[in-house]
Amino acid sequence: MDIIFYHPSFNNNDWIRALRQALPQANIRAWTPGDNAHADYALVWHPPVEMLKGRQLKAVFALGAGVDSILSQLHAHPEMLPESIPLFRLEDTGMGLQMQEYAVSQVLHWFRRFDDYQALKQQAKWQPLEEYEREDFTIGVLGAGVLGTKVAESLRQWGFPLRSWSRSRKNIPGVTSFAGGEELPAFLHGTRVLINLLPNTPETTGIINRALLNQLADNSYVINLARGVHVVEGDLLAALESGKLKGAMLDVFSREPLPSDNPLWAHPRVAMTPHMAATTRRSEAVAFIAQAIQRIERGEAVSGRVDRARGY
Ligand SMILES: NC(=O)C1=CN([C@@H]2O[C@H](COP(=O)(O)OP(=O)(O)OC[C@H]3O[C@@H](n4cnc5c(N)ncnc54)[C@H](O)[C@@H]3O)[C@@H](O)[C@H]2O)C=CC1
Ligand SMILES: O=C(O)C(=O)CO
Repeated sequence: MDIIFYHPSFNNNDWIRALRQALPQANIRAWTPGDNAHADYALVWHPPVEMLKGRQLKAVFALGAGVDSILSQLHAHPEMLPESIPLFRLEDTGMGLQMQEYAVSQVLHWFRRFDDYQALKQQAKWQPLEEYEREDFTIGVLGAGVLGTKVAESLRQWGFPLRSWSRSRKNIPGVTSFAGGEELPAFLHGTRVLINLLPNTPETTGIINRALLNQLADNSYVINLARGVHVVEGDLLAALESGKLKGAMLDVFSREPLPSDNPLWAHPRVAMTPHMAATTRRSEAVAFIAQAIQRIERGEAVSGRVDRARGY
């Protein structure tokens, strides 16, 4: 079995060593331009078109959870990967825990008013503030998939009212499920902290816009952990100015790195991280991919297949 590997920034040697340990029967190599030799499987992130084009692969594995970039590449170059070749993505592989850490720490930061205390500290003011009530701190998770479910579950132990929004109804204990466009207004009504973990698809691009933000509770908060294009930045800034939003924590941006003249940098109530909410963890990802390849070789079903028509 031949496997080719391409990632623009990972350390190839470390990955190939780990893959060889997990799949000792396979010939695994880093793909370089001009390599047209046989391959059964390709493991990729932002692959050049020529790497995949014309190959008779058994499957392609994306080395991340979100497949919007490879799907937009496929849209522009359908010859790169025929629909008959399955494309898989990473499911959790350590990203769930990282998303939990991120979301829980930020929700607690706002709930305990550390943002307000930081502002008071800058004015050298000693001033205990009124405490927030848990029941006024409803948390809504947009996207109740692998990562959204993990995040909702981690917030349960803190006693906040929890709800999720997804395409189909979910059954996550302690989390009220809202499904489909017709239930989005009910999901937003009363939501105080909105956490976005939707995939980027034609249906979800720009979803966090003025109309959506206006339906949240006053003095609410947004955490964007998914993709920058989900948020209409001008509408977010306007909602911060109007008082509809009290704060935003953003990990992803429509342009990355975020240009230095973007007003989000200077906004006192916007906190940011450079797309690091959850990174691909080598050992978990290699274990996931190795198990999936073994299952494919045995003719068994494998989860994580991307539905190219649906866009995720
Ligand atoms: N900031 C970061 O470091 C990272 C960001 N991500 C982002 O997180 C996203 C989510 O990842 P997973 O949870 O693994 O995806 P997933 O595919 O397991 O979950 C997607 C969820 O969104 C819902 N959804 C999709 N389209 C919808 C629509 N039109 N209406 C209502 N609900 C809809 C689905 O029903 C599902 O519940 C990824 O696509 C990626 O963009 C992932 C990893 C790291
Ligand atoms: O896996 C993903 O989709 C990512 O965004 C990794 O940062």
